[in-house]
Amino acid sequence: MSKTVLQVNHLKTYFTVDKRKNLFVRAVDDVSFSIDQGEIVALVGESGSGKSTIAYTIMGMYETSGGEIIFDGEDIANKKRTFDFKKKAQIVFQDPGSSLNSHQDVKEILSLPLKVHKVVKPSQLETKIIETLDRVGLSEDFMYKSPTAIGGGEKQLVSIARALCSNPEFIILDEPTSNLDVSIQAKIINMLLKLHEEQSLSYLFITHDLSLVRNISTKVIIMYLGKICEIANTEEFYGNPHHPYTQMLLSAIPVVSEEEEQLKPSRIRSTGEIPSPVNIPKGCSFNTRCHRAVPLCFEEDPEMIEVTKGHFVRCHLYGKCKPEL
Ligand SMILES: Nc1ncnc2c1ncn2[C@@H]1O[C@H](COP(=O)(O)OP(=O)(O)OP(=O)(O)O)[C@@H](O)[C@H]1O
Repeated sequence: MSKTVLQVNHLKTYFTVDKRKNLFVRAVDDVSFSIDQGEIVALVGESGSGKSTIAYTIMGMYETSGGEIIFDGEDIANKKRTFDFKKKAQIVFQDPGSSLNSHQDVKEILSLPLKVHKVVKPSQLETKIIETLDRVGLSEDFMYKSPTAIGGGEKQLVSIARALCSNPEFIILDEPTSNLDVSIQAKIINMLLKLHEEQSLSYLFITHDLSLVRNISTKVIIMYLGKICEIANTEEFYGNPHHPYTQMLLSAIPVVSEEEEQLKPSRIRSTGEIPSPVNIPKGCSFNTRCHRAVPLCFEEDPEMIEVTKGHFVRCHLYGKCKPEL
């Protein structure tokens, strides 16, 4: 059995909007999932659903408001991230432009993590930088270039090279290709898959793109307004989507093959408005848009239920309001 790299239990990250009025954005609200070694877990949801907040909370950039983050067997929630964690866990951001220091060249950018984590002897630094650039498909000519002098795709490759420098076991990829041209996106995705294969890396891959997720992930997590609606392994997820929100998202994605078309739920129109994250409705937070809502959905927040092994859904239709067979 594979080792569990990350286990998130009942994680909450709230942002204060108005302390006196007790107003919060519940950006992440009671979220639980795990990532095993070698898994690519896709975290999917519309803008504002809490995906990046989960990522930043795991990395220790945001404080948790509750719950556990167990990394390598230890609860690190609200603890200062250790040197060991920073070596083993890395993040690649959506916008490589702002995450790379424009006053440094690529050699300096990659030298820092190699020196901090004492990955190689100083005499081997340059060789290691060339080798790392090569792993992401960049030539050694890039060493003396500034991030301002290279294209968006190349900047993202440098960001990935920087993340690889400490020999991590887990990488969060926060929409790593969403700002890039389609041709470059494919190149970067293929390179990430090759690295994953070679080193048994574990990825938390944040994206909006359900077509991409189908081809790359081992497990899918669907978020809506700070909560998880559904978790399943990828084959089960696409073959047997349960949550009305998942069905709505899947019914809208373009497909290329007849086989995929047959598996896709018939088109479900998105109705209603996404509620304000400060004023989430009573009951299930998806009730304002759900085409299958029943009265209980406006009264009670559903619990997460394991419908079949490893397939979890948070919807009354699979729990208290399950139709009799
Ligand atoms: N630092 C912050 N302070 C206050 N509210 C925040 C902060 N960061 C995020 N939020 C709010 O938390 C909610 C979740 O935001 P988050 O960025 O995690 O969503 P997301 O799913 O990653 O969206 P996107 O796909 O657009 O990146 C949103 O309502 C957002 O406005």
